[in-house]
Amino acid sequence: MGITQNYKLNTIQWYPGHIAKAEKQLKEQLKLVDVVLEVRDARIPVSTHHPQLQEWIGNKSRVLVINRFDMILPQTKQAWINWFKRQGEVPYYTNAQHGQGVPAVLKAAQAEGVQLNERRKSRGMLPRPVRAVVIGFPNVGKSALINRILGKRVVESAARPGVTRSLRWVRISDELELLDAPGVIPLKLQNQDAAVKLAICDDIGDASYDNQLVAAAFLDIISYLEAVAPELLPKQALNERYKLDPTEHTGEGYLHALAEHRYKGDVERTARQLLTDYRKGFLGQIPLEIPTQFSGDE
Ligand SMILES: Nc1nc2c(ncn2[C@@H]2O[C@H](COP(=O)(O)OP(=O)(O)OP(=O)(O)O)[C@@H](O)[C@H]2O)c(=O)[nH]1
Repeated sequence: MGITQNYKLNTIQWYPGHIAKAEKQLKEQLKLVDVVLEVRDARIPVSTHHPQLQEWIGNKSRVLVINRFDMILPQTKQAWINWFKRQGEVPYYTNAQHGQGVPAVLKAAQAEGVQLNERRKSRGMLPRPVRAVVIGFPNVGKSALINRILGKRVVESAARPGVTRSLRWVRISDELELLDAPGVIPLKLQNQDAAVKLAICDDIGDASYDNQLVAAAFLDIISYLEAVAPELLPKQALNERYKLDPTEHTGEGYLHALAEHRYKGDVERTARQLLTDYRKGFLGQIPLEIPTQFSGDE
């Protein structure tokens, strides 16, 4: 169960109109493709998965992309790879900013085309490139991944019957076509524990939330993970950065102590700074989820 549960963060609010629109758009994009590249955030690979996604995808193929692997330690990445393997999943880890891992994602997507064309051939149809779309929560790196996949290719637009004019196909190779716009997954509403982690990572789009509660939850998550899996976090990350030891403090207590220590007692400013520092990677490679927290791995 989540460490952030105590926070009763009903302060995180979404705009229902936006969610309905995002869901409709996503479903339209999914209708057009054979393969879905689902992008998640390596710091929160479970919370950046939407529980309804499988239902939306149906029997199309899915390639699981875990982006931002540079933001966690190599041993944390390995622990997650082992966990995914036990769930029968093959994650492709990428750093979409620098392009690492992207060729393997392309290869996996193209491999799906081989099966597609075998099925087409058996029905007497001509082969065609496999059609793919990149989807994920806000800010997980979808556009960065698309740009990496496109490289220097000129964006071609293909007018196809039934295709919304704003959706363009880009031919990546003889085997693969990609929709040039990513599909944004609407946020899941019920799970506040996941919502807090999404807010910490800034993967929450235009939701509104209380920075101080989110920052305090972030600090509590760090101290929990340091207690249960110190090997998966950088040592003394907070003390290193702020020269203030978090031992003996609750998240909220540390936030206030840090405000006194560095920001003239301004707790709001401290909360924002902490979150910004984390998002920019200044606190080191800190995950917010580790495999042992999720069922079947105790
Ligand atoms: N450190 C790091 N940063 C990344 C990585 N991939 C993307 N980013 C950065 O994360 C930010 C968001 O990336 P985008 O590609 O815009 O994310 P998106 O999912 O398209 O975002 P939305 O358009 O908000 O849905 C950008 O500043 C990227 O440079 C990565 O692998 N590592």
